[in-house]
Amino acid sequence: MGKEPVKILITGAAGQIGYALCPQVARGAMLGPDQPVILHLLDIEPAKQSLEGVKMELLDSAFPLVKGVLTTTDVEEACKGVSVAVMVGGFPRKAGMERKDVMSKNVSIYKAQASALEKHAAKGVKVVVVANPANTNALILSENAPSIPAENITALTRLDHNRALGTVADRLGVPVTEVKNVIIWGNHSSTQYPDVNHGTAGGSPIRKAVGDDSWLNGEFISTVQQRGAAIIKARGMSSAMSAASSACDHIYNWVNGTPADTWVSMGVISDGSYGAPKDVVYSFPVTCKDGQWTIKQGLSIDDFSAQKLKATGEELVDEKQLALQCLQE
Ligand SMILES: NC(=O)C1=CN([C@@H]2O[C@H](COP(=O)(O)OP(=O)(O)OC[C@H]3O[C@@H](n4cnc5c(N)ncnc54)[C@H](O)[C@@H]3O)[C@@H](O)[C@H]2O)C=CC1
Ligand SMILES: O=C([O-])CC(=O)C(=O)O
Repeated sequence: MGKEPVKILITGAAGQIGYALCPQVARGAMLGPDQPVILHLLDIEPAKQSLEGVKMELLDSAFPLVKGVLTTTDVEEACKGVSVAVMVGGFPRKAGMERKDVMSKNVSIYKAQASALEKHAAKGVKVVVVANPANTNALILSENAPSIPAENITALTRLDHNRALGTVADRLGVPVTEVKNVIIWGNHSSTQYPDVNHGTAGGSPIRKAVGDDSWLNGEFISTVQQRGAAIIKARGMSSAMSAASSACDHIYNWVNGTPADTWVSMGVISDGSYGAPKDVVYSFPVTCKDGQWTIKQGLSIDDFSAQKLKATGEELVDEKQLALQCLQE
């Protein structure tokens, strides 16, 4: 007998990322090629017509895995029975804006949507927040949905992880599948630390394969940190295709596990591992098994890395304060 369909919430579904994400989810990239899905697509009133257009296209694509499409502007209806929630809804950063500039607009949305999720989602719902500031939105969502375990509310840093893999593969001229175990530490922002010290390319340490520490400690890091801004500059819009694809990777590995000897990066509630501040959503290397993530422990951290881990942690603590202030105003 076939599997029961799983309900997936996509907020901001009429936006750029939503438009790129729907067909990927519908093709099985998020939950696997044999898992039927029912899509719950939420957007706001001004985007209603566009959301209907997305639904029409989903129907017209005749995706075999899609067993239903609900479109709504009612957050309570959207959250009913969902086992996966991909929170993309919000306002994107425009050219010249830092993530902090979008904070006040977006954190209040996450506070408001938390209670709907808590009330109506399926038990064990897995949540990934994509909308910026992703880590802090996830934290605010978690703090306002206390009955959802904090472990179930995560932020997307897989895009940064994939960017790091892609940048190393491009530099070496090898397929991206040859590169693994990079790490994104901290915030999905320009303070994030893309770390190659434990990664391999074609089975050799990345540092040895690349043979250029000054590139790895300089241009490589800033390229990954600034990639979002570079894409906004090039496209005039944020990185919709790669964000959608990475959101699928994030949920796929969380649900189906990570391959042997491989970790991925996820923004998760911090327990203070590696000296990160506690009680912020911080990106760590994680392995996943049986639908649970675990922070990879025991990796050595040199002084250069320790400073970077600290700086991005401090930014998250500041963002948390700022978010709480915004919510009080
Ligand atoms: N974590 C990551 O790796 C990345 C995050 N982003 C962020 O993702 C978010 C979405 O980006 P785009 O799709 O390019 O933006 P977009 O503006 O094209 O789409 C956002 C959608 O959210 C909707 N929306 C606004 N308020 C809402 C609410 N209260 N409930 C439901 N929907 C709501 C808007 O109507 C719009 O359709 C932005 O915050 C962007 O900065 C973008 C790229 C990567
Ligand atoms: O930079 C932005 O605002 C969009 C984003 O999060 C990314 O592409 O990483």
